[in-house]
Amino acid sequence: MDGTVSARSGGRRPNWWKPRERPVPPAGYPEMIEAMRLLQDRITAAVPDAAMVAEVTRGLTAIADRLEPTARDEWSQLAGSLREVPGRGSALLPVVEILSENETTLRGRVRFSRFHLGGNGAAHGGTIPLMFDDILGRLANSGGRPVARTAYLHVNYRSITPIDRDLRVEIRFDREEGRKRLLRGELRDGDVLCADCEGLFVELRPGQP
Ligand SMILES: CCCCCCCCCCCC(=O)SCCNC(=O)CCNC(=O)[C@H](O)C(C)(C)COP(=O)(O)OP(=O)(O)OC[C@H]1O[C@@H](n2cnc3c(N)ncnc32)[C@H](O)[C@@H]1OP(=O)(O)O
Repeated sequence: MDGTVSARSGGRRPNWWKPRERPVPPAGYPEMIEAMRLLQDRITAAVPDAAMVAEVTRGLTAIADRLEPTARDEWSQLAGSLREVPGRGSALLPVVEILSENETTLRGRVRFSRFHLGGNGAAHGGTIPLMFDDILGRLANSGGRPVARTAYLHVNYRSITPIDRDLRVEIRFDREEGRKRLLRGELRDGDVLCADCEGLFVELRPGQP
């Protein structure tokens, strides 16, 4: 492998763990992702008639077709690469607005929405580890440390996590032992503990995918 990948190949560079320049988004890109999130929420909630289903399908397909020629490989894509943008420009992630961050602690505000609904007003149980994994990973990989991947993520669901409310999340870097980094996190609705977690991140060896 020579380290190059073709557009949209999804291939891996052998040196992907080395620092690289982040792509710069065009004006309005975060707003486009925000519009995508709104669409996800509206589609989740919608009960359209057949005519509207057909119209929406045509519209969405037209947009998808317009975007297709602009596709790049993962090393150049913008979605998920925008560290300074809440949710990193990824419509997959529940948006954590970071309120404070240093090398040992991260505090943020998160709001799960209709798209993340599991049932009866509560966030889907899979979206909570998704949110934790991303911000634990962010803190685990802070401070110029070499890249680490999640080895395990243990989540305790202590109480339901309501959608459409601002919740608080707090992550702590617990300890570092050689290549291992242990972090803990909590998600709260006011005084109510919704979920907590422990995650182990293991630093990759050079060349490790
Ligand atoms: C742009 C803005 C970005 C902003 C930042 C965005 C961050 C996003 C973060 C997302 C992070 C992810 O989701 S990453 C995707 C999900 N994770 C993965 O796909 C990882 C798949 N697994 C692996 O690649 C591998 O298993 C590794 C790298 C985790 C570990 O393998 P390894 O490198 O061979 O390490 P190994 O020698 O086995 O283990 C090293 C030490 O860790 C311990 N260890 C390893 N795994 C475990 C385990 N599950 N439970 C307990 N302990 C474990 C071993 O006992 C050993 O301890 P000792 O004997 O030394 O004491």
